[in-house]
Amino acid sequence: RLSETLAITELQHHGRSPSTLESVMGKFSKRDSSEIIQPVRSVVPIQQHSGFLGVMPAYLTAEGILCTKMVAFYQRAEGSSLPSTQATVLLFHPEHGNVTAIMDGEAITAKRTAAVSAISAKLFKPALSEVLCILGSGQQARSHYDVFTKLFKFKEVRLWSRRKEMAQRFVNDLQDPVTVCSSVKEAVIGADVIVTATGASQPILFGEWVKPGAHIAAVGACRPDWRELDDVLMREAVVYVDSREGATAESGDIILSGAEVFAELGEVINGSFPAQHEKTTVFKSLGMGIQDAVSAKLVLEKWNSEY
Ligand SMILES: NC(=O)c1ccc[n+]([C@@H]2O[C@H](COP(=O)([O-])OP(=O)(O)OC[C@H]3O[C@@H](n4cnc5c(N)ncnc54)[C@H](O)[C@@H]3O)[C@@H](O)[C@H]2O)c1
Ligand SMILES: O=C(O)[C@@H]1CCCCN1
Repeated sequence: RLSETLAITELQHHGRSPSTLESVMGKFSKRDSSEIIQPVRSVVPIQQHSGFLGVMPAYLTAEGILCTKMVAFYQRAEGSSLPSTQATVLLFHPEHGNVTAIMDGEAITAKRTAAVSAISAKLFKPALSEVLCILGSGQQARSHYDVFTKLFKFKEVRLWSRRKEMAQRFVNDLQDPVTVCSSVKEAVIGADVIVTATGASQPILFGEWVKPGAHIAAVGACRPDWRELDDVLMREAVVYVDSREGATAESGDIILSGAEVFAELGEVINGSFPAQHEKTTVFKSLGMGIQDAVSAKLVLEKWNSEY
């Protein structure tokens, strides 16, 4: 089992400058199958237990990475000792097809998702961004807190969680001050950057509360019938996604609101679509196999260089 520290250090570092994550997302958006092959994830819903199993293969030719992640996401009761997201990443030798590494995917999933959201914030947040708000207090909330406060300077950080004591517990582990809010409305009013990282399946964030020009990195609601954001926000904001095909297949916020997707993050990285940071922007993240692939390769390289 590879240590979480390896993933944290590498992915945070790579969130700072034009990164491997950024470059492969740019390549993905060119849809050149000689460069990248990454189908939409296959999902087996486990309705009976409020979960699903997803398989996320990717092949990156120039990077020499052949990879798949298998991820189970289960909606858990508050305080459950089991993580909601459990994952394993397999790396294969692209020439021979043999498995070269099997690694834990929980840390990779948490860190790469936050790193990608940080790229969205770098591109879309308002020029003057003083207040960060995080909704949720789980693994993704924590990885987003870590990366966002490391890469950007906020005057105030606010946190909301559906059970206030969970937010309090989150904050107690931190060195810097974070305001625990009693309601989503209280947390988001006036915020410049909002991260939604909850297991909600109904909207919790409403457009009427959002400051015009704010940037929302929306990480949860990854099933076609799950929501975190309401119709008003989805229709009024400029909506960016990680993958158009993924968003159209999996995002309840996009499918059910009928919102138009303006561009992929990769299309902005490539310069084919603008970053409209003066407008209210939503980055709807669903997660991509290529993100796991480059992250796993970083972890393996680090491991090989140290052991
Ligand atoms: N976009 C991506 O690439 C990506 C990757 C991994 C996880 N996710 C998604 O991120 C979300 C959070 O994942 P996590 O691993 O941090 O889970 P977690 O279980 O660690 O945390 C979930 C948080 O959501 C809160 N929550 C659960 N149900 C809620 C509800 N109905 N209303 C309000 N809050 C609720 C919990 O209180 C907790 O704070 C999930 O929706 C997961 O599917 C997205
Ligand atoms: O891209 C991922 O790894 C995640 C897993 C859980 C649900 C949403 N997407």
